[in-house]
Amino acid sequence: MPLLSTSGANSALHKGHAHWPFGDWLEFVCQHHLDGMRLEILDNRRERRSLNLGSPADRIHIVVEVADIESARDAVSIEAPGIVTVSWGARLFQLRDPDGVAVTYLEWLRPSSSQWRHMRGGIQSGHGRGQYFTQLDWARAQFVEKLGMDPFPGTLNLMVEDDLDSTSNWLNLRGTPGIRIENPHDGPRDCDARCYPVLIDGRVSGAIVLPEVPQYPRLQIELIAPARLRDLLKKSDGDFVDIEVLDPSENKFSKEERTDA
Ligand SMILES: Cc1cc2nc3c(=O)[nH]c(=O)nc-3n(C[C@H](O)[C@H](O)[C@H](O)COP(=O)(O)O)c2cc1C
Ligand SMILES: Nc1ccn([C@@H]2O[C@H](COP(=O)(O)OP(=O)(O)O)[C@@H](O)[C@H]2O)c(=O)n1
Repeated sequence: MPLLSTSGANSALHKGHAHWPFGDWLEFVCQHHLDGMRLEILDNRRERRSLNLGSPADRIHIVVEVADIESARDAVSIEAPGIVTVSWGARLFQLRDPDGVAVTYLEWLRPSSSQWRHMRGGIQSGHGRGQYFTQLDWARAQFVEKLGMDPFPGTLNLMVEDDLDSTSNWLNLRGTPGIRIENPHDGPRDCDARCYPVLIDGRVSGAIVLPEVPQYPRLQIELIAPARLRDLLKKSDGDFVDIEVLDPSENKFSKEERTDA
């Protein structure tokens, strides 16, 4: 039974569609239940730096993130190679689907309890759109209500591409639900956002805001805070900022610190 079928419906625990960037639909049917499975289809043309995927999958490579790599391998219905541990914090095995496209099953290694919380990124200027979106009534009201923060207009943009731990911690975190900021409009360019409370440079409370924009730069992090971070941290483009991700319950904007008072 082929792992991925692009035609015919099989009875399966899991069935879904991914929009294949070439106009038709890829139907994937999973013969097994993988709790925590997420299917990410990377298009190398969109990567900031092309990934060296080897041939023939030099354009599309399917990565399936799973919660338990052993059970994923046991459940795969075609011959699968052994599991390897890679230096950037994951265990994986790779095979090729019937069309020859590389498919990687990957389980992120849960680093020690606190290590996954830390990441650092380099400050970059953006297009000046953060000011507009952070000041929209619906966004601001939810920042105040759900984060206890009335943010300074705008977002401080960071890129976490310079160290592997930060990159993998961010890619892990951004897949989690976070605190939702819901856009009441549903136009073609309207989207929601997810927030993650953080401590910035060990001393400033703020939050990561992740707009659910298609093709959003995978390694970009946007920070909001009650004050202008560039002044508070005395930092500018190219400087690095350390981030510690907090549990939502640890959100530092407790009643007495709320910035909307
Ligand atoms: C709270 C918030 C809501 C956003 N909502 C949308 C949206 O509905 N549609 C959209 O295209 N981009 C949205 N964005 C993303 C912005 O368009 C932009 O990609 C991002 O903030 C980076 O802008 P910058 O480069 O100017 O910093 C939102 C951003 C924030 C912070
Ligand atoms: N809490 C914040 C929010 C924005 N900013 C900065 O304020 C300016 C306006 O934010 P913006 O999101 O519109 O700008 P860009 O991130 O697009 O450059 C930028 O220089 C941000 O880096 C800040 O220093 N601290």
